[in-house]
Amino acid sequence: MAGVVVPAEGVPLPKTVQEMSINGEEPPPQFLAKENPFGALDSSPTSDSVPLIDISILSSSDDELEKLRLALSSSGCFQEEKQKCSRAAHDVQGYGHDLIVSDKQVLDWCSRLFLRVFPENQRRDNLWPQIPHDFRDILHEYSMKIKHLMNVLFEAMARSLNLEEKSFSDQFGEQPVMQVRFNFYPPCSRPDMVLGVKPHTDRSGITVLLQDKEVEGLQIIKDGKWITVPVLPDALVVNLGDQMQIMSNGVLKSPVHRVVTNTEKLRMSVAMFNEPDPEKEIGPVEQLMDDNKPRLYRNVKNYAVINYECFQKGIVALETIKIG
Ligand SMILES: O=C(O)CCC(=O)C(=O)O
Ligand SMILES: [Fe+2]
Repeated sequence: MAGVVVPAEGVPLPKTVQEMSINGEEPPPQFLAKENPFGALDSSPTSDSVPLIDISILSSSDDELEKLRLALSSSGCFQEEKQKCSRAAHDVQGYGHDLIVSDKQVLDWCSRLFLRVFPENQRRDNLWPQIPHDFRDILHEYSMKIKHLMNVLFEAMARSLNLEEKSFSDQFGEQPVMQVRFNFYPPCSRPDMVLGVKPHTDRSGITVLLQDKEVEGLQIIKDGKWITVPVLPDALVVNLGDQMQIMSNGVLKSPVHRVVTNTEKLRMSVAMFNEPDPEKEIGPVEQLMDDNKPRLYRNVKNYAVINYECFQKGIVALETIKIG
């Protein structure tokens, strides 16, 4: 079925992370992250170098546009109902934990509600919580606003690279997809060993994240080190995904990021991802390729499926569509 990722059969966990968190249990071995090359889990300073961009002046200020280009080309980073909405073993949408695709997989200390919001006729109403009663209206309104914001950003990104304004936005096609993920990270007794989300890049075009108002946890790799993205009241975190790295021929970067756990506080975040229409072929913008900067990626359709197949095999999706 076009545009739909069909997961392998998920093996259910004996307990949810909330249960283990409430009981103060030691995380089981499947949750223990291996040593990683970017330093120990508990040694990532909060950064004051994640740039803050004022979106309202992007169309009037060349300086702000330049700030946007610099930011995105360096680090790429600018936060009884559950049962009814729970994810079926073969499904990606709904409420649940990691889909388990291999017994070697390191699991995330996180439960999530994952929903498709656009196209509107593809919403799975039965998986949208009815409580709180205004959840649907608020999510709809928020999605419309974020969709608009994403468009503003795509056009600003194109202008910041001296491209025709629609160079990126047009690639998303007639029926672009938007999905939302509500992430819940309960306190964990072993933050030195267990991650809220393993290191990854987003497969999206762009991700807009509403971070927890108080609790830090998101980290990105900058200059070869993990740094913590600070909590800034009323700021959204804008994170480029792999598909913008492809369309920009590698000029804009899809940053590797992860979420760490803590022993004290629950953390929540809401991530909105947009993706091109799965029927639409995307590829590097012509003007970003020449003899000095040859094409880095082949054109692709339905990167979601490529990305999922790579995840199952434990390989990096972007690498598989690289040329040369
Ligand atoms: O919770 C966060 O801050 C980030 C979550 C994330 O990276 C994701 O959902 O892809
Ligand atoms: Fe992510």
